[in-house]
Amino acid sequence: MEPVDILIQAGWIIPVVPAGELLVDGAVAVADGRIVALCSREEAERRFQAAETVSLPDHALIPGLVNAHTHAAMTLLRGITDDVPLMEWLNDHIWPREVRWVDADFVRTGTRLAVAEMLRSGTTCFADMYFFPDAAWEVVRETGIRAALGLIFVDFPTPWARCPEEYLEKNRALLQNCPADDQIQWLLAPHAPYSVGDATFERIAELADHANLRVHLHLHETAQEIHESLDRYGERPLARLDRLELVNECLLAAHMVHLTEEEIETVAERGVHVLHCPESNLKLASGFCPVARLADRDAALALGTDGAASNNDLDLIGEMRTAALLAKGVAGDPEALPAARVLEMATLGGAEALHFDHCIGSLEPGKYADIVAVDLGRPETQPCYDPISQIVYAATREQVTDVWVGGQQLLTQRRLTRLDWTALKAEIRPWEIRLAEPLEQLE
Ligand SMILES: CSC[C@H]1O[C@@H](n2cnc3c(O)ncnc32)[C@H](O)[C@@H]1O
Ligand SMILES: [Zn+2]
Repeated sequence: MEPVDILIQAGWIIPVVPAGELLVDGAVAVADGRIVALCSREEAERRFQAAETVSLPDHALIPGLVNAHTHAAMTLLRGITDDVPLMEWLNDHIWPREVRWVDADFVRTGTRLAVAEMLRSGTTCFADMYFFPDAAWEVVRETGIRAALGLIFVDFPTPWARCPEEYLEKNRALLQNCPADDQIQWLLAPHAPYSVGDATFERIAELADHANLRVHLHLHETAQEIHESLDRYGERPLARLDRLELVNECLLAAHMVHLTEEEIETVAERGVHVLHCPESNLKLASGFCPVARLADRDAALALGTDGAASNNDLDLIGEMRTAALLAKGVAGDPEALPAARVLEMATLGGAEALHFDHCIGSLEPGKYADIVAVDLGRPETQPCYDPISQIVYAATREQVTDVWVGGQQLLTQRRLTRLDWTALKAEIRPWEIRLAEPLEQLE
């Protein structure tokens, strides 16, 4: 018998590898944090001597979900301002508060809260874009989740840096002092075409080439962004980025709501990763990403929630349902974005975008054991003819019971194992009091 650390037996195993077949009544064997084998329960019992066996006959196992676009620490701003469009939300409500309150402690507490929420909804890896990425880095290490953290660039002063030179200096120092590994990757994160000028984008293109880094930004989010770019630069933001040599498979473009047919073709041909955030786009009434048309052209697609201040949750189980339903409504076609395609976007598609697909994104021997167990044995998801249909169209995040990252169990029967919720709640409370202060008093 082969010795392994854990044997997880489950009613269904959904590997999500392109040719991977659904296993009914199967098992995953894990050793040294990695998947050793996927097989039937009987074969696993014959082959493996496990230190720990977990039996989940009513559950489906899926790869850990990958949130491809968020601003983790913005959990502390959840619900602070709702029901306004993007630029009013940013200019009048979010940015004034960020300037006043965001510091390393804000980011530590907000990111801890985000990690708690993400693990409890099956997310095991996320792409972050926020100030003080060094503080997010600490929390990722402390909690055991995986992340691709953004090295921020904006052409105006913020609590993180005062001028373009300081952003560059801080980002270079982080790259040097905190080397990337299989738990944390770095991304270059210019905020958006309207907050970053050509000179900064030129530096970013150089750094991306030199340090082999990907570039994560907000792109074509609103009609206003396109109009302002035409007025200021005489070109649409995607064309401007193309002139700056950034439109390629290293570009991670969040939103991509407003796209011409020609732009859809360019994005697909060049391998740009589109980070689709349907709930944030709906809530800010930014428009509808043509995700079915992008999928028809085989564009690289991933799924994100955006921050908790515009979504207002970090729930990828719910986001998958919204993405699937919205795509059908927008395309006028019930065949648009089937459940299996959405699950692929939320797992392998995200891992590919974040440059983590060599080690996560699907359940395959050799990859890390980033595994999520979803309880389908509840009234809400019975009877179960098709577990993928149940997960995307019927289940809620409360049905995520157990989560492993690299073979470490970070959620056990919905209880967080490395985060102390009582202590975290106490840490959140002073922020809640400060942030509730009316804006007029900040001026
Ligand atoms: C430079 S750190 C990230 C920056 O982005 C802001 N933000 C949050 N959500 C959105 C969005 O949907 N579009 C544009 N900018 C967004 C956040 O408040 C930070 O300032
Ligand atoms: Zn965003």
